[in-house]
Amino acid sequence: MYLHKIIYMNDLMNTILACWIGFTDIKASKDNSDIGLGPIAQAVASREYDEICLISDLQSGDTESYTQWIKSKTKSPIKVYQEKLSGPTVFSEIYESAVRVVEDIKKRHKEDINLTFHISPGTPHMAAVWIILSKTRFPAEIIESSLKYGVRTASIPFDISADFIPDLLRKSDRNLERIAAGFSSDAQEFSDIIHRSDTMTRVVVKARRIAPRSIPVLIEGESGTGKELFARAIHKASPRKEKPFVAINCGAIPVELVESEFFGHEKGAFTGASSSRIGHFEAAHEGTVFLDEIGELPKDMQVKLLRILQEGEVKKIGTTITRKVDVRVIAATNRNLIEEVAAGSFRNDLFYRLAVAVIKLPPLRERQGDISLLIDQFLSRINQEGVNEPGYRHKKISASAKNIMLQHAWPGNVRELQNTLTRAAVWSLDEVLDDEDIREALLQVPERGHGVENILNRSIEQGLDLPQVIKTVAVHYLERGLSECHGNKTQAAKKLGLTSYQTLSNWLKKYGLE
Ligand SMILES: Nc1ncnc2c1ncn2[C@@H]1O[C@H](COP(=O)(O)OP(=O)(O)OP(=O)(O)O)[C@@H](O)[C@H]1O
Repeated sequence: MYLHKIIYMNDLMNTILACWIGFTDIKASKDNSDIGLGPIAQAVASREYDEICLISDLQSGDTESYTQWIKSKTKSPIKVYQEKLSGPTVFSEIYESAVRVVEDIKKRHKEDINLTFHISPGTPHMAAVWIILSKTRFPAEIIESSLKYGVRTASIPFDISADFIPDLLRKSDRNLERIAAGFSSDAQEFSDIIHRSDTMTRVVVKARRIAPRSIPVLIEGESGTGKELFARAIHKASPRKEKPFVAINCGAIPVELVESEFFGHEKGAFTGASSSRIGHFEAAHEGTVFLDEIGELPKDMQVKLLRILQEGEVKKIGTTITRKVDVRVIAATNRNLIEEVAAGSFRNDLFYRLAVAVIKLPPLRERQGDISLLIDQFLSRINQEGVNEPGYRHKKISASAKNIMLQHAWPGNVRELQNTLTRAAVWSLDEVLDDEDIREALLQVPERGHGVENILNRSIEQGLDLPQVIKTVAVHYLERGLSECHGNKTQAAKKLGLTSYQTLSNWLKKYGLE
């Protein structure tokens, strides 16, 4: 009963067709060629409308002659809207014109209308605007026409207002909340962190939120994902920003020196301690200590670190006096620290002290959209730095070279990307970095198969550069080791038969890979 009533009401409403006049329509009206009637005439010949509203950005002569011609194809009244667009693909103007026309139609018909938008005449931009309007402000039937299929209602199986707008609103609500709370994701301190992906935006917002609070932070992420960059940004966005930021790479300090580096020593405290010195924790008083590669910290040092975190005191080697220090600790690791805890190699209690706030940095291959932006920004930095060099040629990158970079897996993450671009820019003599430049910069060593096989068969008659040969092999396996272990240096060291993380680091440094 109710359904009947609705159908009845709809039948009473005027059905209005709105469309742009396109070039195919004009052409069809001028010569009766094989293009048929053109999309508009095709529609009005096969369906009845109470009014046909033609929008035209063509010359008024064309509009008038077309209007006369179409009148011969239909009995429906025709209303023409002559609109001025600076181009048929200018979305903003197309949108404004279309809205103006539809509002006028609604006003004239006192809202009692069924709207139909025809998307075949005009540019794809005009069609896109019709679709958006039909799914949002002005619900309408969308029709399309072609010589092959005739006039059809287009199926547009999504609902912008139901599917996307609530999401958009939620997003902007969150943005508002953030701004209100002073947590803007693009706050100045974080502006060095180049990103575009949603994943990274979320991480930046999170980091921004915990920055002002003096709680310990654990940053997890593969090598080169920006852990130190984040640690510095967090420090800069904290009330400690005027105080020191001291970065310590726990994996790079020889085990026997860790305690002295951390806490300092008195003169003569051990062999070689020719003068007294303060440790990093004291140097960072009221500031931040960044403990990189925390997973490499020897077990006995883990206990001592825990004590600092619990009691806020340090004791120099060779003295019994303790000193109060106020430091915020930001730790970083490229290992899965919780697994190390389970395996017993990292202290449970220290883990929970450090992991008060945990920031997980995704690897570059999981950051949709970031690689392209990083390439553009790093290239512009390279160009800015080169500007003062005599004879420097401003570098661009070709589309296909960029594509190679977009396809690469980047086991060394942002650092590897940055280094690759820098290498390519340094070696390329041309203005445009092409495929070859990028491939060469990516592949530092001969591919497996040729070079490495031949390396043992080279003639030494003319002389051989043995250090270079060794370097080639070393670089090849170091890169492979890191790549296969996703940047985890401890695992890579094991795979490559090197005794420790630190030994691997030394090799990487020696061969210019770090
Ligand atoms: N999102 C980013 N925007 C701009 N530069 C970045 C970004 N991420 C990393 N970098 C740059 O990449 C390099 C490596 O970053 P960083 O040292 O912070 O990584 P990491 O995760 O601490 O590496 P590792 O684990 O090897 O110590 C730095 O030069 C840093 O400035």
